[in-house]
Amino acid sequence: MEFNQINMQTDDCDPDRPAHPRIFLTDEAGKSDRARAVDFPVSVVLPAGGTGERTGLQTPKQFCTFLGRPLISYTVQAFERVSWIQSIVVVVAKENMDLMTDIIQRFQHKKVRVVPGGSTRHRSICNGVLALGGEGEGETAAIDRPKVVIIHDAVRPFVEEDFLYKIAMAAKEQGAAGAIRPLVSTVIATTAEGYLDHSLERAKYRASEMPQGFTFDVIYQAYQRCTESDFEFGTECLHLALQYCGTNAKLIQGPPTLWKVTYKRDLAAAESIIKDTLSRSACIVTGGSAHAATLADALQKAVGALALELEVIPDLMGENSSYLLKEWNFIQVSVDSSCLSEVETLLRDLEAANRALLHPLVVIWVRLSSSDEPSISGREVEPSGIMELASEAKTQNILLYGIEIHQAKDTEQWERSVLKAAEITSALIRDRTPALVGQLLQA
Ligand SMILES: Nc1ccn([C@@H]2O[C@H](COP(=O)(O)OP(=O)(O)OP(=O)(O)O)[C@@H](O)[C@H]2O)c(=O)n1
Ligand SMILES: O=C(CO)[C@H](O)[C@H](O)COP(=O)(O)O
Repeated sequence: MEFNQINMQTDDCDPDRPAHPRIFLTDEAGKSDRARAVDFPVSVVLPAGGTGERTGLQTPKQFCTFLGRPLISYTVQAFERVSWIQSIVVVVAKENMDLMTDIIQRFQHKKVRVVPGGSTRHRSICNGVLALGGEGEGETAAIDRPKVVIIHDAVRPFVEEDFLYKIAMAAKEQGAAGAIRPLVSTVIATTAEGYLDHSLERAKYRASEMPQGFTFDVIYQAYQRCTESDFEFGTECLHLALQYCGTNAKLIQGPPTLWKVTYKRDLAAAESIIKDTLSRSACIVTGGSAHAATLADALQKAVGALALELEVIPDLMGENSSYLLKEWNFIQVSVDSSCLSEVETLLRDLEAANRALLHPLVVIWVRLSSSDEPSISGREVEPSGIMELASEAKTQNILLYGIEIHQAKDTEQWERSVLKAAEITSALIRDRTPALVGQLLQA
């Protein structure tokens, strides 16, 4: 089921592509202070019933895994964290119902219901809309019908709350709303013989993307009235709203990260975005020692040039415990070789906070050793110590690495060591190399 590891780079050079779409942890649900809340009921249909033929892979793309987690779970989470979204219907092929139920349990998704899909995208979406309408579930279910339904392809994982807000508000006002993007290529019509018939004036046209929003009544009626041919060959929900309900959709330009994972290279791009997002920040824990704090400051300065945000804290007590809920990686700085116990405490705190449920978390133990005194007070760290701790942490989805910096009297040599440690830190957080887990690397 794991999507083969890929080394391809994303080839999207679009200048308005945000460098880092946000992937939130469940604990951050509803806490985004820039987000506004809608004051009417909104539910979501995520069609995920396709086979992903164009990827050329056996596994449907929505179930391909990134850092141990299926793509569909990232998309679900992008909606689940939005406090004003009341429920999510995921539509999957009958044979994948159990798999989807397992994913929901494993990643503790809370607002999600699974319903069986159909043979085409429209049929799957229609099943999702009917489920939201409480079809076959009696009158009480009908009362719970949402005002607005957002439809979003399960294979567009990077949708953000502020854009969902715009779509939901416009859908409530206009009856229908959808995301658009400028066309990348010119669209041409061909003759039956394969010659150019005519070309469209590119500036007049837009690519229709997702999410799209509809009042429940509009999308429900559209699916009640549309034809078998629409169900079989149609690709556009906004078109159904126009044709069968006379509703002209409001079109809103969305960010380029709304793109749909369609080909194998899109899976590589998605993985790269996910990794970038999870590699932006780390928290250095010093254990309160002044010596460790000095080393932490030096590391912070050196890392500054490496596009990694670092914050130094003495421990994770009191207010600092909020770092356990953020998307931070952790660096434990120790100046005493006996301090593997500090890492053990950190790991226990992270496990107790269920911090690595959705993403593997990187913890780096940076240990200062004196070159004059190879074993401080005779208590040298056994390599097997960190290795054992790392294998235990791995079972909790935490990747533990070690870096040893040698204390040097010569300033230049010391600065070189700190810079090296900073570079290793940044690379470990970015690449999460499995083969280096439990190793004590030398800086
Ligand atoms: N019978 C179908 C077909 C598609 N979809 C969903 O619609 C979304 C967008 O469709 P597309 O990218 O075409 O997905 P696939 O049909 O899986 O891809 P392909 O056309 O390459 O087979 C996907 O989340 C897909 O799972 C669906 O729910 N039910
Ligand atoms: O962007 C869309 C407009 O509604 C749909 O996602 C798209 O049309 C469906 O994708 P595909 O044609 O690849 O099945």
